[in-house]
Amino acid sequence: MTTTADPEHVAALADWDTPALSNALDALRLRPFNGGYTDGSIHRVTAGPGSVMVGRAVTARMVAREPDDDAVPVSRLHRAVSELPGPVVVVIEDRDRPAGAGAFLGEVNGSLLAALGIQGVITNGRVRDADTLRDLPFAVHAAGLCVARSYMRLTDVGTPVTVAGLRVHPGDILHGDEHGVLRIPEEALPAVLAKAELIRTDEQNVVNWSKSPDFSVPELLELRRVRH
Ligand SMILES: O=C([O-])CC(=O)C(=O)O
Ligand SMILES: [Mg+2]
Repeated sequence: MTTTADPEHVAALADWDTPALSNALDALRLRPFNGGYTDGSIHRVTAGPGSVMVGRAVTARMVAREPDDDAVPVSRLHRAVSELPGPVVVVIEDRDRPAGAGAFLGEVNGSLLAALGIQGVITNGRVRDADTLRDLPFAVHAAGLCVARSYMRLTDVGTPVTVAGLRVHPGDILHGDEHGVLRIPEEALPAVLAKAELIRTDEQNVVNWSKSPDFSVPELLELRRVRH
């Protein structure tokens, strides 16, 4: 697990939304434009206390659809969370196809993870006990809600996982908001913060011009490409 980024730079990501940071990563050419973020198959179910979630990934995999004796104790997840310094986002890959037969996250597991101080849970599976989750102090991104626990158990903790098209390794920096979840490559910090600032200035110049008396259609049509 590489964790070279300065914790203050990681914390500063919370000042930005995911589209701004995605634009900044594109501008830095640190990843392909079409990867490194969750696809539309999951959404933010509860926001937690802030509008933005930032933390390093603790990963686990689960199944629920059929019974088997492949469970690992949930204490392994709790240990991994408690051993990672700084804010943590728990990422749970539901390996069932289709996923979502049973929930890992509900009132009980959520309360225990809240006690460990996590910032969020991301899963391609489903969650339950919605009323309680809304009151917990972390964000939840999931495919939606479900009724049952089914045969739910964790099968691995600490492996690379894929959730909603996003590949996540333990320790990866994750940033999420109402748009989805974005992985911030370690080497993007602190440059991504400065780049986001520059892009915001450029974008605001265009937006302000569009609303100003200086705006003109001929000038707009002259622009070969709106830079943003
Ligand atoms: O039964 C489970 O493990 C999931 C759940 O509803 C809870 O954590 O409360
Ligand atoms: Mg429950």
